[in-house]
Amino acid sequence: MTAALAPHPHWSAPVPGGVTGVVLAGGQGRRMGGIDKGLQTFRGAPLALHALLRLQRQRGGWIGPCLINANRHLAAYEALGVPVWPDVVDGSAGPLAGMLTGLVHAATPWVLTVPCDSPLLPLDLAERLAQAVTAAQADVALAAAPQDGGAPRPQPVFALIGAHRLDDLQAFLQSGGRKIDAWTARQRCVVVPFDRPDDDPMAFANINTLSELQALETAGAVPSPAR
Ligand SMILES: Nc1nc2c(ncn2[C@@H]2O[C@H](COP(=O)(O)OP(=O)(O)OP(=O)(O)O)[C@@H](O)[C@H]2O)c(=O)[nH]1
Ligand SMILES: [Mg+2]
Repeated sequence: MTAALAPHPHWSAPVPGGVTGVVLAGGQGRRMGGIDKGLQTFRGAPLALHALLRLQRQRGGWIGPCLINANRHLAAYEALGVPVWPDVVDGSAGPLAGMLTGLVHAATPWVLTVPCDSPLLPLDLAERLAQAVTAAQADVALAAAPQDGGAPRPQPVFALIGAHRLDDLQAFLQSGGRKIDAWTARQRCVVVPFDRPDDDPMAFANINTLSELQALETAGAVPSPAR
């Protein structure tokens, strides 16, 4: 966290129902040969639908409206039942462009972004990130998850972001900024580890290749418990 920053004058704590869920599906899927990753099937449904349903089922009712950020096959994404918005900035500017798009189109004071390629994301994500930003009066909370049995590492596309940071993110992108870490370093940001003994070790499993999709399909034959 950037301790030197004072709480933002327009800061207010997130409340249940006051967080827009944003599925980030605007990437190019290069490691999948350029196909539209969010529309690939996992357990019989598109990856983006898994992410959307897990947002809508978040414990505590934190998530109100949801939207999808996508840049291709917009009609296919619209069929999943929520508004779909392409990037508000040109040039495949990366996940921050999707986050900005979510902030621009959300009507709530907070947004929670998740990637389209983590279909087992935790059902207490919103609750734990909301508790963390509230305790710290922070503007951003990021999830961190253990990787390969090691210490938790930030998973910065799982982000709870205050809408009052929209202008700052827009300016960062306009000045050529692309790295999430570089932007969050300028925010009051808390990192929330998901490494409790009862946390699902597969919750942040991320699919970038077709072989990873196949492997998770096989390994995940038993659905992770709904919490
Ligand atoms: N809106 C938007 N989202 C993006 C962009 N690039 C990546 N993302 C999203 O950021 C998240 C993490 O990106 P990756 O896992 O690298 O996905 P990707 O870019 O489709 O895949 P690769 O091209 O293989 O890296 C995913 O949810 C992507 O949809 C972009 O230019 N715009
Ligand atoms: Mg990925």
